[in-house]
Amino acid sequence: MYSTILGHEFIIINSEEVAHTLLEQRSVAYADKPFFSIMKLYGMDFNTGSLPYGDRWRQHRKLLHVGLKKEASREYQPMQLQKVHQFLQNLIGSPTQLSTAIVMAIAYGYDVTSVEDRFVTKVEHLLELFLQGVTLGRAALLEAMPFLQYIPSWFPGGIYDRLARDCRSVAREVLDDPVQYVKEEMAGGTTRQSLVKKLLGKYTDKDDMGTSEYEETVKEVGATVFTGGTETTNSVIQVFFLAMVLHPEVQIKAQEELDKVVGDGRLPDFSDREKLPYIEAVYLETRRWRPTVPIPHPRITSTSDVYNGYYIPKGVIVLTNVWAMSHNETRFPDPTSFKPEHHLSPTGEILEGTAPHTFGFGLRQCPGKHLADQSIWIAIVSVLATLRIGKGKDSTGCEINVKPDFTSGMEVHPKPFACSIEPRSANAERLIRASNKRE
Ligand code: HEM
Repeated sequence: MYSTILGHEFIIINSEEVAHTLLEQRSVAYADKPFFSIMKLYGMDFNTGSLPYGDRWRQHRKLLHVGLKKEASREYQPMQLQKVHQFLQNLIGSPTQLSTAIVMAIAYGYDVTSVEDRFVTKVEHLLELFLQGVTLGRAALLEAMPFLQYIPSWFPGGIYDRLARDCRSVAREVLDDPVQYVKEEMAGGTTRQSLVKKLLGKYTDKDDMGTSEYEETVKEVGATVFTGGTETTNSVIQVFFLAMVLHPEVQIKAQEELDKVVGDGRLPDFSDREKLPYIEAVYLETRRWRPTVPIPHPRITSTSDVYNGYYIPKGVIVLTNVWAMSHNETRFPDPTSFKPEHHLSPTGEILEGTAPHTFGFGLRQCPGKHLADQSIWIAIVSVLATLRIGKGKDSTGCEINVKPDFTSGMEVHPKPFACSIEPRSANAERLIRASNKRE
């Protein structure tokens, strides 16, 4: 689909076939990102996802690959299992964010122990300032009138200056502080393994760059993992809870599969994955039903191209409509319904090729996909094994019906909904508590 909005040319890719041809087979021409000066102004241009295609982006991806490639991600499985067990324990008490705990452990070897954590609250503050200052309207205005950024804070309209200055200073702390923590731990000889430790230590590619440039890149990569890997994963887990409230029959079927395969003497782990096709289908359907990033960050063509007789000029903005692909009626009949059967053969095996493209395409596709896949799967299977998720109740004891509702924007979350979470059985509760004592 082609369109022009406010003088910019856009193409929107709604089909997987077109996305494969353009974004994967002709990947280099479609790997660039449009430059938004507001990102730099707010100090948020450190994020890999916003970098233009070029050397700096390549360096980021190379460093991310060290910690996030498939084999490296497998090494995190014991830690992910441990964090999920802590998460289960907390769900019986009060929920904390599993995804934050996992990415902080991976990026910095750091244990998040409370919702008041100093690094986590700093990132929350950064995102708050950024969202406060950067609306779509302001971004467009600034692209059209770049001089606005130079209006001082005391002058009417100088809000850009004030908010941007605060945001830049918090972004600096988000980049520096956790890396400083790793350095201090390394100096004390007590640090645990982490991506930043690996990169600051014996990783040899640092010889390609000057020391301070290299160290700045490591900081950017660490902060990208921290900021890019939490809300996305967290949102998918929230979608799973919502689907379980709405579909008790799916929950029962998944728990029957677990009882048959794993039994009630232990908690499931990664070695069970192959033997649990129905739960795999629940996981795939959770990602398909409500994609967390329905339209990823735009790309921009770096050369002109021709597709099926259509001319695509250089400099066109390219949007990938993952939502449309996940809701393609031919592939997924009745696409708005949550049905694990979308991914299963009539005899209950996982169908090839039904995994939704929620991690994007081509050179800019998500480097955290293996990690996220593991985090979400182990969270889903562990919750199903131990907890019963149901409708919440009001003060008179009546069940509260849930009408699914979602936030809008780049990353989509379910809006808060009432639900009840309780241990499936006394035995399940005992297993959760025992796992936490062991670990
Ligand atoms: C369910 C979880 C996640 C989802 C749905 C998700 C989705 C995406 C999507 C759609 C993109 C853009 C792809 C494109 O343009 O084609 C992306 C990029 C990215 N993701 Fe993820 N992501 C998730 C988790 C993570 C995690 C855990 C990390 C890091 C540990 C991560 C790091 C990144 C980075 C660095 C990029 C930018 C890549 C680039 O521009 O080269 N993501 N992600």
